[in-house]
Amino acid sequence: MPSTTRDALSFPSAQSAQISPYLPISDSQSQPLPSKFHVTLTFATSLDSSLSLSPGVQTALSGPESKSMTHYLRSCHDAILIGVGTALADNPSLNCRIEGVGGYGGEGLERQPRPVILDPKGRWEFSEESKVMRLTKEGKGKAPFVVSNKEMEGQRRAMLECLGGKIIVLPSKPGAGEDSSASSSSTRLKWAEIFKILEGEGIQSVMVEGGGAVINDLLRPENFGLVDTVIITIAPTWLGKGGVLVCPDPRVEGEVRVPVGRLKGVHWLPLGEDVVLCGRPKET
Ligand SMILES: NC(=O)c1ccc[n+]([C@@H]2O[C@H](COP(=O)([O-])OP(=O)(O)OC[C@H]3O[C@@H](n4cnc5c(N)ncnc54)[C@H](O)[C@@H]3O)[C@@H](O)[C@H]2O)c1
Ligand SMILES: Nc1nc(=O)c(N)c(NC[C@H](O)[C@H](O)[C@H](O)COP(=O)(O)O)[nH]1
Repeated sequence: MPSTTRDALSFPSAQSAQISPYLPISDSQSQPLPSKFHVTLTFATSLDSSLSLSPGVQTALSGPESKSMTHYLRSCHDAILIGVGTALADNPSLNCRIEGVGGYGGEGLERQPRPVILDPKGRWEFSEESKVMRLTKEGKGKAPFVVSNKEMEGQRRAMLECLGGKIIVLPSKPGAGEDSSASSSSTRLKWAEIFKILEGEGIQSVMVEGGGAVINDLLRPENFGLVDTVIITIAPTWLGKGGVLVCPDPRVEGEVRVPVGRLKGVHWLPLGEDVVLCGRPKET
Protein backbone atom coordinates (compact mmCIF):
# COMPACT_ATOMS: atom_id res chain seq x y z
CA MET A 1 0.00 0.00 0.00
CA PRO A 2 1.44 3.45 -0.86
CA SER A 3 2.45 5.48 2.21
CA THR A 4 -0.26 8.09 1.47
CA THR A 5 -3.06 5.56 2.06
CA ARG A 6 -1.58 3.70 5.05
CA ASP A 7 -3.40 5.97 7.53
CA ALA A 8 -6.55 6.36 5.39
CA LEU A 9 -10.07 5.63 6.69
CA SER A 10 -13.04 4.13 4.89
CA PHE A 11 -16.79 4.51 5.39
CA PRO A 12 -19.09 1.79 4.02
CA SER A 13 -21.48 2.79 1.20
CA ALA A 14 -24.48 1.12 2.94
CA GLN A 15 -24.05 3.69 5.73
CA SER A 16 -23.14 6.70 3.60
CA ALA A 17 -26.34 6.10 1.60
CA GLN A 18 -28.35 6.69 4.79
CA ILE A 19 -26.58 9.98 5.49
CA SER A 20 -26.49 11.35 1.94
CA PRO A 21 -30.01 12.94 2.10
CA TYR A 22 -28.56 15.27 4.77
CA LEU A 23 -25.49 16.27 2.79
CA PRO A 24 -24.96 18.99 0.21
CA ILE A 25 -23.33 16.54 -2.16
CA SER A 26 -22.30 12.90 -1.94
CA ASP A 27 -19.04 11.40 -3.12
CA SER A 28 -20.86 10.09 -6.19
CA GLN A 29 -19.61 12.06 -9.20
CA SER A 30 -23.08 11.85 -10.77
CA GLN A 31 -24.66 14.18 -8.21
CA PRO A 32 -25.12 17.82 -9.26
CA LEU A 33 -23.24 20.59 -7.50
CA PRO A 34 -25.26 22.22 -4.70
CA SER A 35 -27.30 25.15 -5.99
CA LYS A 36 -27.58 26.87 -2.61
CA PHE A 37 -25.16 27.45 0.25
CA HIS A 38 -25.45 24.50 2.66
CA VAL A 39 -24.67 24.50 6.39
CA THR A 40 -24.26 21.21 8.30
CA LEU A 41 -23.93 21.42 12.09
CA THR A 42 -22.13 18.37 13.43
CA PHE A 43 -20.47 17.28 16.66
CA ALA A 44 -20.01 14.33 19.02
CA THR A 45 -21.68 14.42 22.43
CA SER A 46 -21.81 12.36 25.61
CA LEU A 47 -25.09 11.22 27.21
CA ASP A 48 -24.91 14.32 29.45
CA SER A 49 -24.54 16.67 26.47
CA SER A 50 -20.80 17.29 26.91
CA LEU A 51 -18.35 17.88 24.08
CA SER A 52 -15.32 17.48 26.32
CA LEU A 53 -14.38 16.87 29.96
CA SER A 54 -13.48 20.53 30.50
CA PRO A 55 -12.76 23.68 28.48
CA GLY A 56 -9.38 23.52 26.80
CA VAL A 57 -9.29 19.72 26.85
CA GLN A 58 -9.83 17.39 23.90
CA THR A 59 -11.94 14.32 24.73
CA ALA A 60 -12.34 11.45 22.26
CA LEU A 61 -16.03 10.53 22.14
CA SER A 62 -16.52 9.01 18.68
CA GLY A 63 -15.67 5.36 18.18
CA PRO A 64 -13.77 4.30 15.04
CA GLU A 65 -16.92 3.89 12.91
CA SER A 66 -18.36 7.33 13.70
CA LYS A 67 -14.92 8.91 13.41
CA SER A 68 -14.80 7.55 9.85
CA MET A 69 -18.24 9.04 9.30
CA THR A 70 -16.98 12.47 10.37
CA HIS A 71 -14.15 12.17 7.85
CA TYR A 72 -16.65 11.08 5.19
CA LEU A 73 -18.73 14.20 6.02
CA ARG A 74 -15.60 16.34 5.61
CA SER A 75 -15.11 14.90 2.10
CA CYS A 76 -18.64 16.09 1.19
CA HIS A 77 -18.19 19.75 2.21
CA ASP A 78 -16.14 22.61 0.79
CA ALA A 79 -15.17 23.87 4.27
CA ILE A 80 -14.98 22.87 7.97
CA LEU A 81 -15.52 25.66 10.51
CA ILE A 82 -14.43 25.66 14.17
CA GLY A 83 -14.17 28.32 16.86
CA VAL A 84 -10.77 29.39 18.17
CA GLY A 85 -11.46 27.60 21.50
CA THR A 86 -11.35 24.30 19.62
CA ALA A 87 -8.24 25.28 17.65
CA LEU A 88 -6.45 26.07 20.95
CA ALA A 89 -7.67 22.97 22.81
CA ASP A 90 -7.34 20.33 20.09
CA ASN A 91 -4.50 21.38 17.76
CA PRO A 92 -6.77 19.78 15.13
CA SER A 93 -5.77 18.36 11.75
CA LEU A 94 -8.96 19.63 10.04
CA ASN A 95 -8.27 17.54 6.96
CA CYS A 96 -10.09 14.57 5.48
CA ARG A 97 -8.47 11.16 5.79
CA ILE A 98 -10.97 9.10 3.76
CA GLU A 99 -9.25 6.79 1.30
CA GLY A 100 -9.30 8.24 -2.21
CA VAL A 101 -9.33 11.96 -1.31
CA GLY A 102 -6.33 14.14 -2.18
CA GLY A 103 -3.28 13.18 -0.14
CA TYR A 104 -4.81 9.78 0.72
CA GLY A 105 -4.65 8.09 -2.67
CA GLY A 106 -6.49 10.81 -4.63
CA GLU A 107 -5.21 13.53 -6.96
CA GLY A 108 -3.95 16.86 -5.60
CA LEU A 109 -6.26 18.13 -2.87
CA GLU A 110 -9.50 16.85 -4.39
CA ARG A 111 -12.34 16.66 -1.85
CA GLN A 112 -10.13 18.13 0.90
CA PRO A 113 -12.22 20.75 2.75
CA ARG A 114 -10.98 24.26 3.55
CA PRO A 115 -10.49 24.71 7.33
CA VAL A 116 -12.02 27.94 8.64
CA ILE A 117 -11.14 29.21 12.15
CA LEU A 118 -13.40 31.81 13.73
CA ASP A 119 -10.96 33.89 15.77
CA PRO A 120 -12.26 37.45 16.23
CA LYS A 121 -9.60 38.52 18.74
CA GLY A 122 -6.59 36.84 17.07
CA ARG A 123 -5.96 34.30 19.86
CA TRP A 124 -4.78 31.41 17.67
CA GLU A 125 -0.96 31.44 17.78
CA PHE A 126 -0.29 28.71 15.24
CA SER A 127 3.17 27.76 14.08
CA GLU A 128 4.59 25.63 11.26
CA GLU A 129 4.34 22.73 13.72
CA SER A 130 0.57 23.10 14.22
CA LYS A 131 -1.00 19.94 12.82
CA VAL A 132 -3.09 21.70 10.20
CA MET A 133 0.00 23.49 8.83
CA ARG A 134 2.13 20.35 8.86
CA LEU A 135 -0.50 18.42 6.90
CA THR A 136 -0.79 21.27 4.40
CA LYS A 137 2.96 21.12 3.82
CA GLU A 138 2.70 17.35 3.30
CA GLY A 139 -0.04 17.81 0.66
CA LYS A 140 -2.67 16.18 2.89
CA GLY A 141 -4.98 19.12 3.48
CA LYS A 142 -5.64 22.78 2.79
CA ALA A 143 -4.30 25.73 4.77
CA PRO A 144 -6.89 27.50 6.92
CA PHE A 145 -8.81 30.71 6.38
CA VAL A 146 -8.92 32.67 9.65
CA VAL A 147 -11.93 34.97 10.12
CA SER A 148 -11.01 37.75 12.53
CA ASN A 149 -11.63 41.33 13.62
CA LYS A 150 -7.87 41.76 14.07
CA GLU A 151 -4.99 41.84 11.60
CA MET A 152 -2.43 39.06 12.00
CA GLU A 153 1.20 39.66 12.95
CA GLY A 154 3.32 39.85 9.73
CA GLN A 155 5.48 36.74 10.00
CA ARG A 156 2.59 34.46 10.89
CA ARG A 157 0.46 35.96 8.14
CA ALA A 158 3.24 35.36 5.58
CA MET A 159 3.51 31.71 6.66
CA LEU A 160 -0.24 31.25 6.33
CA GLU A 161 -0.39 32.88 2.91
CA CYS A 162 2.64 30.99 1.66
CA LEU A 163 0.74 27.74 2.33
CA GLY A 164 -2.39 28.99 0.53
CA GLY A 165 -4.36 30.13 3.56
CA LYS A 166 -5.44 33.65 4.42
CA ILE A 167 -6.79 35.93 7.08
CA ILE A 168 -10.15 37.52 6.40
CA VAL A 169 -10.38 40.68 8.52
CA LEU A 170 -13.85 41.96 9.25
CA PRO A 171 -14.45 45.41 10.69
CA SER A 172 -15.60 45.09 14.32
CA LYS A 173 -18.93 46.69 15.07
CA PRO A 174 -18.85 47.92 18.67
CA GLY A 175 -22.14 47.34 20.41
CA ALA A 176 -23.56 45.07 17.70
CA GLY A 177 -25.68 42.29 19.15
CA GLU A 178 -26.05 41.22 22.73
CA ASP A 179 -23.22 39.93 24.82
CA SER A 180 -22.94 36.14 24.77
CA SER A 181 -20.60 33.36 25.77
CA ALA A 182 -19.57 33.12 22.11
CA SER A 183 -17.53 36.32 22.43
CA SER A 184 -17.92 39.88 23.65
CA SER A 185 -20.50 42.14 22.02
CA SER A 186 -17.85 44.02 20.06
CA THR A 187 -16.42 40.91 18.39
CA ARG A 188 -19.45 38.68 17.91
CA LEU A 189 -20.10 38.20 14.21
CA LYS A 190 -23.45 37.48 12.64
CA TRP A 191 -23.60 33.96 11.21
CA ALA A 192 -25.37 35.18 8.08
CA GLU A 193 -22.37 37.48 7.47
CA ILE A 194 -19.86 34.71 8.14
CA PHE A 195 -21.60 32.40 5.64
CA LYS A 196 -21.87 35.21 3.07
CA ILE A 197 -18.13 35.83 3.33
CA LEU A 198 -17.40 32.15 2.81
CA GLU A 199 -19.72 32.07 -0.19
CA GLY A 200 -17.77 35.03 -1.59
CA GLU A 201 -14.66 32.83 -1.32
CA GLY A 202 -16.27 30.24 -3.62
CA ILE A 203 -17.33 27.96 -0.75
CA GLN A 204 -20.77 26.38 -1.32
CA SER A 205 -21.04 24.16 1.74
CA VAL A 206 -19.68 24.30 5.28
CA MET A 207 -19.60 21.77 8.07
CA VAL A 208 -19.59 23.50 11.48
CA GLU A 209 -17.79 21.18 13.94
CA GLY A 210 -17.85 23.22 17.15
CA GLY A 211 -16.98 23.81 19.86
CA GLY A 212 -19.46 24.63 22.59
CA ALA A 213 -19.72 28.41 22.13
CA VAL A 214 -20.07 28.11 18.36
CA ILE A 215 -22.74 25.38 18.59
CA ASN A 216 -24.75 27.13 21.32
CA ASP A 217 -24.64 30.37 19.30
CA LEU A 218 -25.89 28.60 16.16
CA LEU A 219 -28.71 27.02 18.19
CA ARG A 220 -30.10 30.46 19.09
CA PRO A 221 -33.51 30.91 17.45
CA GLU A 222 -32.29 33.72 15.16
CA ASN A 223 -29.45 31.53 13.82
CA PHE A 224 -30.95 28.03 13.78
CA GLY A 225 -32.81 28.72 10.51
CA LEU A 226 -29.44 29.20 8.78
CA VAL A 227 -28.57 25.55 9.47
CA ASP A 228 -29.72 23.08 6.80
CA THR A 229 -28.90 19.81 8.51
CA VAL A 230 -27.67 18.52 11.87
CA ILE A 231 -25.62 15.32 12.28
CA ILE A 232 -24.81 14.38 15.88
CA THR A 233 -22.78 11.44 17.14
CA ILE A 234 -23.98 10.27 20.57
CA ALA A 235 -21.43 8.20 22.47
CA PRO A 236 -22.53 5.84 25.29
CA THR A 237 -20.68 7.66 28.04
CA TRP A 238 -21.29 10.30 30.73
CA LEU A 239 -18.53 12.88 31.24
CA GLY A 240 -19.91 14.53 34.41
CA LYS A 241 -20.38 18.17 35.42
CA GLY A 242 -17.81 20.78 34.40
CA GLY A 243 -17.59 19.78 30.76
CA VAL A 244 -18.16 21.92 27.64
CA LEU A 245 -21.92 21.62 27.24
CA VAL A 246 -24.22 21.82 24.26
CA CYS A 247 -27.04 23.65 26.04
CA PRO A 248 -28.37 26.78 24.33
CA ASP A 249 -29.97 29.72 26.12
CA PRO A 250 -33.61 29.09 27.06
CA ARG A 251 -36.39 30.44 24.87
CA VAL A 252 -39.20 32.40 26.50
CA GLU A 253 -42.40 33.47 24.74
CA GLY A 254 -44.42 35.90 26.80
CA GLU A 255 -43.54 34.56 30.23
CA VAL A 256 -43.60 30.91 29.25
CA ARG A 257 -40.58 28.75 28.49
CA VAL A 258 -40.85 26.88 25.19
CA PRO A 259 -38.46 24.40 23.55
CA VAL A 260 -35.51 26.03 21.79
CA GLY A 261 -35.92 23.80 18.75
CA ARG A 262 -36.80 20.32 17.56
CA LEU A 263 -35.39 18.45 14.59
CA LYS A 264 -37.55 17.29 11.71
CA GLY A 265 -37.05 14.55 9.14
CA VAL A 266 -35.06 12.57 11.69
CA HIS A 267 -33.00 9.45 10.94
CA TRP A 268 -31.05 7.40 13.52
CA LEU A 269 -28.08 5.32 12.43
CA PRO A 270 -26.19 3.02 14.82
CA LEU A 271 -22.45 3.09 14.10
CA GLY A 272 -20.40 0.71 16.22
CA GLU A 273 -21.20 1.55 19.86
CA ASP A 274 -22.40 5.07 18.96
CA VAL A 275 -25.60 6.26 17.40
CA VAL A 276 -25.76 9.04 14.83
CA LEU A 277 -28.75 11.37 14.70
CA CYS A 278 -29.49 13.18 11.44
CA GLY A 279 -32.19 15.84 11.15
CA ARG A 280 -33.23 19.22 9.79
CA PRO A 281 -34.17 22.38 11.70
CA LYS A 282 -36.91 23.09 9.10
CA GLU A 283 -39.36 21.06 7.02
CA THR A 284 -38.14 20.66 3.44
N1 LIG B 1 -17.05 16.61 20.73
C1 LIG B 1 -17.00 17.41 19.69
O1 LIG B 1 -17.59 17.13 18.64
C2 LIG B 1 -16.24 18.68 19.77
C3 LIG B 1 -16.19 19.51 18.66
C4 LIG B 1 -15.48 20.70 18.74
C5 LIG B 1 -14.87 21.06 19.92
N2 LIG B 1 -14.94 20.24 20.98
C6 LIG B 1 -14.38 20.66 22.28
O2 LIG B 1 -15.01 21.88 22.67
C7 LIG B 1 -14.08 22.69 23.40
C8 LIG B 1 -13.98 24.04 22.75
O3 LIG B 1 -15.22 24.71 22.83
P1 LIG B 1 -15.32 26.24 23.29
O4 LIG B 1 -16.72 26.55 23.57
O5 LIG B 1 -14.31 26.47 24.36
O6 LIG B 1 -14.74 27.03 22.03
P2 LIG B 1 -15.23 27.22 20.52
O7 LIG B 1 -14.46 26.30 19.65
O8 LIG B 1 -16.72 27.22 20.41
O9 LIG B 1 -14.66 28.67 20.22
C9 LIG B 1 -15.22 29.78 20.92
C10 LIG B 1 -14.71 31.06 20.32
O10 LIG B 1 -15.15 31.15 18.97
C11 LIG B 1 -15.40 32.51 18.65
N3 LIG B 1 -16.81 32.65 18.26
C12 LIG B 1 -17.84 31.79 18.49
N4 LIG B 1 -18.98 32.30 17.96
C13 LIG B 1 -18.64 33.48 17.40
C14 LIG B 1 -19.36 34.48 16.68
N5 LIG B 1 -20.68 34.38 16.42
N6 LIG B 1 -18.68 35.57 16.23
C15 LIG B 1 -17.37 35.69 16.45
N7 LIG B 1 -16.63 34.77 17.12
C16 LIG B 1 -17.28 33.70 17.58
C17 LIG B 1 -15.12 33.33 19.90
O11 LIG B 1 -13.80 33.79 19.85
C18 LIG B 1 -15.25 32.30 21.02
O12 LIG B 1 -14.49 32.64 22.15
C19 LIG B 1 -12.76 21.94 23.39
O13 LIG B 1 -12.64 21.27 24.63
C20 LIG B 1 -12.90 20.96 22.24
O14 LIG B 1 -12.15 19.80 22.44
C21 LIG B 1 -15.59 19.04 20.94
N1 LIG C 1 -16.63 13.81 15.65
C1 LIG C 1 -15.90 14.09 16.75
N2 LIG C 1 -15.72 13.16 17.69
C2 LIG C 1 -15.00 13.40 18.80
O1 LIG C 1 -14.86 12.52 19.65
C3 LIG C 1 -14.40 14.70 18.96
N3 LIG C 1 -13.65 14.97 20.05
C4 LIG C 1 -14.59 15.64 17.94
N4 LIG C 1 -14.03 16.87 18.03
C5 LIG C 1 -14.25 17.79 16.91
C6 LIG C 1 -13.24 18.88 16.81
O2 LIG C 1 -13.42 19.65 15.61
C7 LIG C 1 -11.85 18.35 16.80
O3 LIG C 1 -11.02 19.46 16.77
C8 LIG C 1 -11.52 17.52 15.63
O4 LIG C 1 -12.31 16.37 15.64
C9 LIG C 1 -10.08 17.12 15.69
O5 LIG C 1 -9.95 16.09 14.81
P1 LIG C 1 -8.88 16.18 13.66
O6 LIG C 1 -7.57 16.31 14.34
O7 LIG C 1 -9.20 17.37 12.81
O8 LIG C 1 -9.09 14.89 12.93
N5 LIG C 1 -15.35 15.32 16.86
